[in-house]
Amino acid sequence: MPMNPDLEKERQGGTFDVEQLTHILDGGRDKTLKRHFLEQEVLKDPVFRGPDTRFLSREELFGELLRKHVAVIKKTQELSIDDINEASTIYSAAMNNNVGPLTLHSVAFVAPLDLMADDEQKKKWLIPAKKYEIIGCYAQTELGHGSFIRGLETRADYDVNTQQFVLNTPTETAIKWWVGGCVAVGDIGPKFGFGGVDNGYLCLNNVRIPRDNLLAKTGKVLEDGTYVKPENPKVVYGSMLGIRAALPKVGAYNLSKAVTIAIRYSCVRHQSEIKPGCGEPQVLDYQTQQHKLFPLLATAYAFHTVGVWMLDFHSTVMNEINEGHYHRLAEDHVLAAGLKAVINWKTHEGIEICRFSCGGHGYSLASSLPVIYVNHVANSTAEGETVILLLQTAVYLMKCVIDLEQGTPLDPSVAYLDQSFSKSEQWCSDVDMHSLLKAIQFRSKKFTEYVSSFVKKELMATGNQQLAFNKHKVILVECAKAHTEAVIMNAFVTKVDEILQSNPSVGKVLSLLCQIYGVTEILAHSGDYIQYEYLRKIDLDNIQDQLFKLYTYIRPEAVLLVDAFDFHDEVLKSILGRYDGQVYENMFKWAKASPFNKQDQGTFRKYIQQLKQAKL
Ligand SMILES: CCCCC/C=C\C/C=C\C/C=C\CCC(=O)SCCNC(=O)CCNC(=O)[C@H](O)C(C)(C)COP(=O)(O)OP(=O)(O)OC[C@H]1O[C@@H](n2cnc3c(N)ncnc32)[C@H](O)[C@@H]1OP(=O)(O)O
Ligand SMILES: Cc1cc2nc3c(=O)[nH]c(=O)nc-3n(C[C@H](O)[C@H](O)[C@H](O)COP(=O)(O)OP(=O)(O)OC[C@H]3O[C@@H](n4cnc5c(N)ncnc54)[C@H](O)[C@@H]3O)c2cc1C
Repeated sequence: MPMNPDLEKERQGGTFDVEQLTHILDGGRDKTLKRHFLEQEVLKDPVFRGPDTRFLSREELFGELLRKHVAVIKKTQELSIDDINEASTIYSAAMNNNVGPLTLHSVAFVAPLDLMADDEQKKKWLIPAKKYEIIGCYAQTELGHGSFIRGLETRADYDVNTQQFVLNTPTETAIKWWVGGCVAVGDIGPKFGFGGVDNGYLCLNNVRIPRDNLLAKTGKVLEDGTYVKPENPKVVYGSMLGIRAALPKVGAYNLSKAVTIAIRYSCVRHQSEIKPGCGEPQVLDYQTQQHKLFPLLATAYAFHTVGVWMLDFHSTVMNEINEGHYHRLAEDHVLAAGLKAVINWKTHEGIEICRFSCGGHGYSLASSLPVIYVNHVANSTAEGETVILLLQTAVYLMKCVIDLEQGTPLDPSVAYLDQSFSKSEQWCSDVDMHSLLKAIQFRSKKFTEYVSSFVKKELMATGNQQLAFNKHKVILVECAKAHTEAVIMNAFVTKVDEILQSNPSVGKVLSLLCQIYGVTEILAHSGDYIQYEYLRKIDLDNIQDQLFKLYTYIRPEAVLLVDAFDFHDEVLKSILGRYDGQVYENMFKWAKASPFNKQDQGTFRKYIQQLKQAKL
């Protein structure tokens, strides 16, 4: 199909090599080539062809995705793939923006076995689980409790005579609920999204399991029922840590899809007039459209950068823990908690903005933006609800203030809290990314001190830390967000500095995005900078001007920057986001293919006939 002339023109501009940026995003040219190879292995294989999942009922969708997920597993094994990113490439190429039915088996059943089973148990369960000879799920949440793990009601009573645990869900609120991939007892019914996953319920009534079913790498129960605690009790939380550490990159992936669709479509869509009689401009030429999408484009790059960094950090900490060193578990936990919470929340807001920016067609499943949204938005609740996780980060920051007072060295990711920040010189409208990072770190430091003063005062008054925290949860959550933004901006600036050395033209355009991210973050909290007397009104006016100027620099690069995400049309599965920009013709073709247009709507005639006969 010929290229839409608008997109053709957009691709003639630009100041950087798109392919080189794709290689950077993939982690090197070889990884790009391998990703292309794996995508083609899926896209050319007829087993992965099937009905358009956007037209399917819940039951049909589950069946089709299970069929495809099994094919993904076979293809992954056939190609001897064991790298998580390469396995994700095969999965994403097949799932059409859905979450596959066996996802929880991999991320929430196999992972904990790997983390907490002893060698014997690994032989017995991990090996067959990895071969899908046993299919598992993660049944932690109950009808009555999900966030408050210590409130869970399920019982496991040890029967010393039979060396067994007797499992019971003694109350209705104890019923295991939301259990992804739980095919034993029942499905919890239709959901907002996640139609590919059978989230189940599980009632336990005197279910007996052998003593050695308790994963024993960390804690264990001896024959006489004595519980031997793990060296570090918090390691039992590790299975949740793994998914949380991975979810920032999942957020970046989903936001990158949404901005690709919205920016390509915004170049194809012409609407209204700027100068009467001069034709309808591309909607991406409107400053308001740029203001919707360019901060999100910058955010997608920022989230990808910090998502890769978080995964690396987490795997380093897991290796240290495997060798018995737990000193970075707390930092890993609060970084994963904060980044998972902030990134997935801002991502689902961003996907909605991308949908809105596509007007009515964004509301059509032809765009796939609704599909990407309803499947992504679960990530702000699942694996730790947003506020819950931010409070974890906030409590850690309160401890950092105490550590600072006591002269205890801080973890690297919070070292800036120990830095002194002088008030900024007057800002013009070309503030560099390092100055923006300093400002964001300054705000987080001041906010942490401010919140800590309230919590301390409350603690003095009540002597109860939980009460003190509970009274100030709103500002504790904001404090955790401010810190997490400092972590994100630091990772982005660090990566861009590195790329400026290795590939100046790519680095330059990314530095513009980094400035957009930083200026947007500062303007979103401008009151704090005035209140802390770090910035003046003139500074804020100048960086507002800077933001609009940055949009003019990014406008000719925008399509190339989303092309660099390198989503194959069949992976993006969006008519608005097609690489060739041939939207209208394919929208019409897609609509005509809808089963709704195929079935003779006998029901319509039947009931309208009744209406006519009723002679109202
Ligand atoms: C790999 C690829 C991924 C791709 C995924 C794609 C699709 C799938 C998408 C989404 C996932 C799908 C399904 C999700 C499955 C689930 O949802 S499983 C259930 C998840 N449930 C939760 O996350 C529960 C959230 N609640 C909690 O974690 C805890 O209740 C709490 C809020 C942390 C409170 O803990 P509690 O023990 O009650 O008290 P306290 O806060 O005091 O914590 C005690 C100490 O333990 C430390 N800690 C807490 N959590 C962790 C952890 N995870 N790791 C390490 N350490 C932890 C905490 O900091 C305290 O330490 P102190 O030093 O004592 O302060
Ligand atoms: C798509 C999806 C898949 C899932 N898959 C699984 C799975 O496979 N296995 C599994 O075990 N679970 C699963 N879950 C459950 C998920 O882990 C829980 O929904 C999540 O942990 C939130 O707990 P909750 O639902 O009890 O919400 P609640 O904790 O009841 O939250 C409700 C509200 O109360 C607030 N709140 C709660 N506690 C506090 C507090 N201490 N301070 C301030 N505010 C508070 C929250 O911020 C929130 O606004 C899944 C959920 C979803 C949506």
